[in-house]
Amino acid sequence: MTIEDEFHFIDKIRQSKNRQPELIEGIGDDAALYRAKSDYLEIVCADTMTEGVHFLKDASSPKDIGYKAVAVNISDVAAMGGVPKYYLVTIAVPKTWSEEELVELYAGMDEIASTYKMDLIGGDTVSTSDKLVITVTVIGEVQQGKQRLRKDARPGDAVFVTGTIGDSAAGLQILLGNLSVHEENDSAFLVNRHKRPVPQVKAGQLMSSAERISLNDISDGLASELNELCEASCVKMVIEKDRVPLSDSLRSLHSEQLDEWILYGGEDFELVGTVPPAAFDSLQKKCSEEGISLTRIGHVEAGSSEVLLLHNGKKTKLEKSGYNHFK
Ligand SMILES: Nc1ncnc2c1ncn2[C@@H]1O[C@H](COP(=O)(O)OP(=O)(O)OP(=O)(O)O)[C@@H](O)[C@H]1O
Ligand SMILES: Cc1ncc(C[n+]2csc(CCOP(=O)(O)O)c2C)c(N)n1
Ligand SMILES: [Mg+2]
Ligand SMILES: [Mg+2]
Ligand SMILES: [Mg+2]
Repeated sequence: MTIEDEFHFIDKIRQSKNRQPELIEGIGDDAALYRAKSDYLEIVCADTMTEGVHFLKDASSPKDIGYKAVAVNISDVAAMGGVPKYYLVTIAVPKTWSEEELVELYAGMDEIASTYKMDLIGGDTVSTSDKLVITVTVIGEVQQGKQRLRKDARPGDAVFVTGTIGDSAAGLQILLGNLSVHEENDSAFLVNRHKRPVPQVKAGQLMSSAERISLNDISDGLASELNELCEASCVKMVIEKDRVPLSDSLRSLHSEQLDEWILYGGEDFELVGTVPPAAFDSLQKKCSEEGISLTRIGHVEAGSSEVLLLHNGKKTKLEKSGYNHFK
């Protein structure tokens, strides 16, 4: 049975104690109030997850779904160079979800929120006829002047990514039953990369050390996000395919679909960006000291907005295809 009484439900999921000192009113009034800091810019973003499109109820636990709904939004705050502080949750609940499952969904959200000392400060609860829809809004902040935008790539810059790419897409294929992986450890690693992406908040903050960086997070796929950087900055990029970092688990699959997963798979929630070449080594060192791998995968050139993929001495255009809801 779904929620019996929405006010009783809200009481069940509200935090007992606030974590952010600037929060004045959280859940309970008509809207939340918090004090904004001077010298900081507020960051606001929202992403939605829909049952059947972003997750399957029988393939992910409510806790994992909740975790990911917040993680993907924190990833956007990280891609601005900021830190997350608050979140709001709007759920449209069908009869197929029990109150216990919803409480678990919120437990997954609180699990990642507590890592970043974020407070749940509001939202909305409605019913719907068919599939669960969850929209999370995250509010964060970045010191004025330290914001990292898509439009700041310049010719000569090095193009980089954090972590490894393509794991999440392979993990999804395992979950969907389209891929069987012999080694249990590899399978578990890839599925975990899909279900529990780690937003790169620390890496995003380290990016503030360079004088200029362009930055984006990888939700729709590397090809799509690189094209977005080029469009926003009016530049061209050359990406060396063999330099794109892969995990041992992904490489061990020797799959024909590897390129598809790496370039167009998406939901990596790693950061991709550009930095003046002279600043790359020191940025890479700073990341490495924090256990974050930063890999140079190409460079920026002057020219009309496009991404070229260099492989075996040949350059081909890397189209902006990837996950698209309406294609
Ligand atoms: N329905 C909408 N109404 C108003 N603005 C929107 C809407 N959808 C997206 N946007 C805005 O468009 C821009 C790009 O959004 P998009 O969702 O593509 O980025 P993203 O969240 O980084 O990617 P992803 O959704 O794949 O994680 C953002 O500024 C976003 O706020
Ligand atoms: C069951 C199931 N089928 C397919 C996918 C893949 N998928 C869904 S949305 C998306 C891009 C990011 O979304 P958005 O642009 O909405 O943020 C991707 C790669 C999935 N996760 N689960
Ligand atoms: Mg979005
Ligand atoms: Mg994004
Ligand atoms: Mg997003």
